[in-house]
Amino acid sequence: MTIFNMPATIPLSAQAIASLKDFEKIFPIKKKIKIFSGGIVMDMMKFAPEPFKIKMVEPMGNLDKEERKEAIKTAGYNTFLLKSEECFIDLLTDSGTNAMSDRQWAGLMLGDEAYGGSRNFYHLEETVRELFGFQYIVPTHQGRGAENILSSLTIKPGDYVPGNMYFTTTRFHQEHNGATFRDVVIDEAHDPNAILDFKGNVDLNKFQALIDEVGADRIPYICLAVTVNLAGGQPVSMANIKAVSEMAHKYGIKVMFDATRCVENAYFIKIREKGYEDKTIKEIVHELFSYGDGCTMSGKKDCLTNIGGFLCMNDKDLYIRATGMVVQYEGMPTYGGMAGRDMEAMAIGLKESMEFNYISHRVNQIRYLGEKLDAAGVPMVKPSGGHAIFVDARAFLDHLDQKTDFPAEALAAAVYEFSGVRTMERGIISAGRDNKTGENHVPKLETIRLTIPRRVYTYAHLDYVADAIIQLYQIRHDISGLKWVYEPEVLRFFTGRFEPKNGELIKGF
Ligand SMILES: Cc1ncc(COP(=O)(O)O)c(C=O)c1O
Ligand SMILES: N[C@@H](Cc1ccc(O)cc1)C(=O)O
Repeated sequence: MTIFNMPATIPLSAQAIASLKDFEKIFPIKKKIKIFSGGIVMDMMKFAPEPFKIKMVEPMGNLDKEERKEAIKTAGYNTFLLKSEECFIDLLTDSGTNAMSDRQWAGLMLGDEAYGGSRNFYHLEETVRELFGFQYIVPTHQGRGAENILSSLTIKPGDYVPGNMYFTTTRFHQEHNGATFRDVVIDEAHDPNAILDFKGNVDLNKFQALIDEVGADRIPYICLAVTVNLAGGQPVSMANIKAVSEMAHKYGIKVMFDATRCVENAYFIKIREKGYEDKTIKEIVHELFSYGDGCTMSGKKDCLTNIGGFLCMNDKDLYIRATGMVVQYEGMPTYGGMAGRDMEAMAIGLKESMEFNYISHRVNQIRYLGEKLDAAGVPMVKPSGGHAIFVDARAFLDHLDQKTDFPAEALAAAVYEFSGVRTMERGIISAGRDNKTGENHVPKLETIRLTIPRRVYTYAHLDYVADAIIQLYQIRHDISGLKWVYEPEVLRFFTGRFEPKNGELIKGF
């Protein structure tokens, strides 16, 4: 199908075609695209505009260069410790940073703040049952509240929990309860340059090898993340989910999803996996979860809210034990740390997230930024994922050593100092230390994450971000490595402090 006047030699990705087809179904506008030879390919492609209008605005920080230098120094060169008002464009995370819709804000007014039996809980429960298909839902204050309950109730010391790459808080709770995490993601997930449609897939041989090595009775569940955050927001295919489920269930191992970005995963299945092109996002999400036994959910991402989470399961006994724990750590089983109004906003947000226009625009914003950076030669994890662009800090700062200079931590600080854009380190500092040997984990991926909040920034903001990174790339060898000033014992990336090894973070800036 010809979407608009464009020579056949310019390849359009499946994502671009899906988003444009959908847009043109509604608005039959054919845009004539100018082709510049040797220009940036990205500029020749059309992206569907934002499927929302802006009703309320929030000013952004606008510190000058000297103020930014002072701010990042005060923050110990850790972008987590900057004040929000010190940031121009804040791409630290897509967690809790979503813009809610007018429907969600209206929903807040329907908050039933009863201590027990809030009607908003029943609305949320009904919504999650309808969309995810799980029988029981336990609300929590955010995702790690659900991880805490699941890990405490199912893990015995000496157990193993396989997963398609680690996530910081998830692994923390597994280890805290005595388990060893085992990475069973395909090897390509650790290679920034391996281009695969489903780079978050589980390697079934690795999963089988773990079962053979330790025995199925020491594996309470496999944690299956959809999408895989630290691999770059990479999706898992439905075929792989099905195969994992069959293997796990054959051995009596439960499949517990990390459902945090399941809608983004469903979008990739729709546009990349044969047989799913005509299914709705809702149908795909439902099918995906039908292969599992439950999930943990950080509601601060795909639920389009600012706080909240939940734990789901089909096993009644596990549910009863989870309600026993939720009252100890979160609150009554009908609010679990969330206000009634937040549960209402979450139920509405979850339904909105299933709309193709929304999710298509969301994921295409990531692609837009990725293609701009890629066209300028900035090294990054490819293909671009569902929530963020991960710049390959090891290749960007090839004069720095991963183990002694912390290139990703340094690059995140430098991007801020240079442009006011806040990003996040995702490398050796995030990976932490082995909880038994005390040695540093040394991840293959040493990246900074440019995480795009949902419905918050426009394409013009992303242009600024791309220009900033591209210009910084020209002077990359002026960026100094960092050294520790304070290293916290657990989850050290959140509050650790550093200083530049050469005195100045960006020489002469
Ligand atoms: C994949 C994934 N799992 C779990 C969590 C934990 O969720 P929360 O931040 O809501 O505690 C997060 C974010 O922190 C995440 O990205
Ligand atoms: N889950 C959120 C918040 C978070 C960030 C870093 C972490 O390691 C843990 C949690 C995110 O991925 O952005």
